[in-house]
Amino acid sequence: MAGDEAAIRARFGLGWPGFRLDVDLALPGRGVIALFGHSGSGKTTLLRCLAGLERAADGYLAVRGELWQDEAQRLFVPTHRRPLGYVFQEASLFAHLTVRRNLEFGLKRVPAASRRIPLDQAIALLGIEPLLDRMPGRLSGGERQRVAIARALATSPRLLLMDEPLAALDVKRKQEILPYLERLHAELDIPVVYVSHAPEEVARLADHVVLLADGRALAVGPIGEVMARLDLPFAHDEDAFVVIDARVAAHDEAYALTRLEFAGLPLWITGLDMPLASRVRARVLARDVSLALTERHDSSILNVLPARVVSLDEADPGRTLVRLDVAGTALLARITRRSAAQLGIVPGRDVYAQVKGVALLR
Ligand SMILES: Nc1ncnc2c1ncn2[C@@H]1O[C@H](COP(=O)(O)OP(=O)(O)OP(=O)(O)O)[C@@H](O)[C@H]1O
Repeated sequence: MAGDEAAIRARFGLGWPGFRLDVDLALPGRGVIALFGHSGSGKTTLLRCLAGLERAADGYLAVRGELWQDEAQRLFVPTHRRPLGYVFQEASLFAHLTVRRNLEFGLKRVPAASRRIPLDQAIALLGIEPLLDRMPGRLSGGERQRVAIARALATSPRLLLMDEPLAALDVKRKQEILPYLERLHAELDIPVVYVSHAPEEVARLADHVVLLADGRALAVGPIGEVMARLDLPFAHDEDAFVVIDARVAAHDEAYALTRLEFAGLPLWITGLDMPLASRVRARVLARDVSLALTERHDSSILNVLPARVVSLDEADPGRTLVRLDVAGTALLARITRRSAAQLGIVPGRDVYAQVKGVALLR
């Protein structure tokens, strides 16, 4: 991705006693990039470097062809001159201004010529029309956060930074706001760097993941890849899963099923009320995948996919975690160690993955 005008290049090294951030990242210039990692791993520090709120002595940052920092030539665009939106855990709205005035206030520093996202569009995207005349004190936490996101968007940022925007909300409010975030993703061409430590959120929203540990990027890559890496903690979670991006290929009305398709393969799921060709993201849990050596059709399992064993992890004495390649898409299977031995599961072996459950993420 180096040299790619459409990408984000970020290199920062800075720290204080007890912590050092040291990253050199090549990221896609579109979609949602999740910064994931334990508390104290450096997520907020990295976000602040991207925003120009921290200045790394040897830092470099180019966002889709625009240079925001290059210390080699002593270039550093200050935060207020960077076209970026920053959404925090708690929305900071002016309490004495209505929602509408808050939105207009946010626009003040943006010259009319650089407003690519009309205020009306931002309002519509976040569904906040009914709130425009309210005072912030009369909004729920989720509503406030939607206003804060609309305010950030209306400034037409070239980069949107979100620091755990849902962390302060309860589960119900989170569920309410996620569809709006998904809409941003589908309808706007702005890269979003999204800090989270909730795997479900990351799985729903992210296209790309940066896993941080002790200030370093332990893994960087497309979500489907990173979640399935056996050398990373995700795959070892009790609820480990992979995400599969697919499209709606057909509906079987008689049996109330929908056939999704990914990499030319079918994936049946409980009937969806979605038009053909819609893009969806599905989740398959490692524990819902079993393996067979032949393509059996004498079981109740609907989804049987040809797969190749890529690698195994036997850290757990009773169970084997198997990473599979299904026509270029990664899948995880968790089976007993005894089954793995009896079936002769070794890297390179062709098998059939029996998928017991597929859930829709978005
Ligand atoms: N300005 C600062 N001065 C000194 N130490 C700091 C400063 N900012 C952050 N730290 C420390 O640096 C480390 C990384 O902090 P950071 O906020 O980036 O982590 P994080 O991954 O965002 O954590 P969390 O998920 O808890 O928000 C932590 O140990 C934190 O206490």
